[in-house]
Amino acid sequence: MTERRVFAPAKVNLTLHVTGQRADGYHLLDSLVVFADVGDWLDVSLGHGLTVSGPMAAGVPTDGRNLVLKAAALMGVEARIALEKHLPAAAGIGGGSSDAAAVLRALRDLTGGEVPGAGLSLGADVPVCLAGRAAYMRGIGEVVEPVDGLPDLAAVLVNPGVEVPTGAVFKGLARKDNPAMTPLDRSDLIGWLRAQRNDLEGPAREVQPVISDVLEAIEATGSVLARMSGSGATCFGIYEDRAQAEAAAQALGRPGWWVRAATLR
Ligand SMILES: C[C@](O)(CO)[C@H](O)COP(=O)(O)OP(=O)(O)OC[C@H]1O[C@@H](n2ccc(N)nc2=O)[C@H](O)[C@@H]1O
Ligand SMILES: Nc1ncnc2c1ncn2[C@@H]1O[C@H](COP(=O)(O)OP(=O)(O)OP(=O)(O)O)[C@@H](O)[C@H]1O
Repeated sequence: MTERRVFAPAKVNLTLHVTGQRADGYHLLDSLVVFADVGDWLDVSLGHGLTVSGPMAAGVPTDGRNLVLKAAALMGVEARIALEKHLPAAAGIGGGSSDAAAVLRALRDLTGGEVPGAGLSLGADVPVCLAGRAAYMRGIGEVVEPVDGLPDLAAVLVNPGVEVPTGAVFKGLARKDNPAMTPLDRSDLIGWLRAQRNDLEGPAREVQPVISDVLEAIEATGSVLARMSGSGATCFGIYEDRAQAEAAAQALGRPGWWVRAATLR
């Protein structure tokens, strides 16, 4: 087999605490990250050329700006990639980062090569996406520590169709030195999550006020928790079970909104 078909799941920051800032401007993070059963699909082989198709392909670069080609360059090879986009871009769920990580995994497999620096040079979210499983993400994203024993979470993902540039949201942070997460309480995961934060939610709402509408709409469907992922604008709701998440996804349909029921793990 000289071709690999790989899945690039949406990344969800269940928590995202900003605890400091380095001299180079990058922020120190303390985040619990999980992955959804919703994502992009890629066919990867050694060769040349990129095609982008699928329901969310509009506006995604098909040249060297695409992170999947940057990922191949990082591995020191040329790749032939067919990318099927299902995730919105610049949405806080790591679409580009997860695509890049999927290519790194496929090329590692096809070439036997190592991934330099776990892909951090491609983006702060790439190392955790390369791990591809529930993990704490710390440092600026380079410290990834797998977390075992979390239950599957029934969820909806909701993006209101507006792009949010990550850099602008970090710039809007009033405080850089916020408290870290408290120790994970697996016996009361939802209660624990409610007591944690996404520190980027405030500045992201300033950039895109519609995020507040999304969170209110999710809360109105009876979610046990509603939060924003990453730097937004995608928000998630957690539900008692998958049937409730599916019903919520139905209820949350609005023109221009991207809504998916998902299992997070
Ligand atoms: C917000 C998160 O999605 C949380 O998972 C990530 O930290 C961002 O990951 P990403 O999109 O891969 O980010 P990058 O492409 O590396 O960085 C985009 C911009 O976000 C800011 N940035 C990013 C990561 C970080 N730890 N501190 C930062 O200040 C920088 O201004 C940077 O120029
Ligand atoms: N494979 C890709 N898929 C989507 N966008 C890409 C890709 N490669 C490069 N881009 C560019 O990167 C920009 C950011 O999109 P991307 O989906 O990577 O953000 P994101 O990772 O969701 O952001 P966040 O870090 O907040 O989760 C887009 O505006 C797009 O132009």
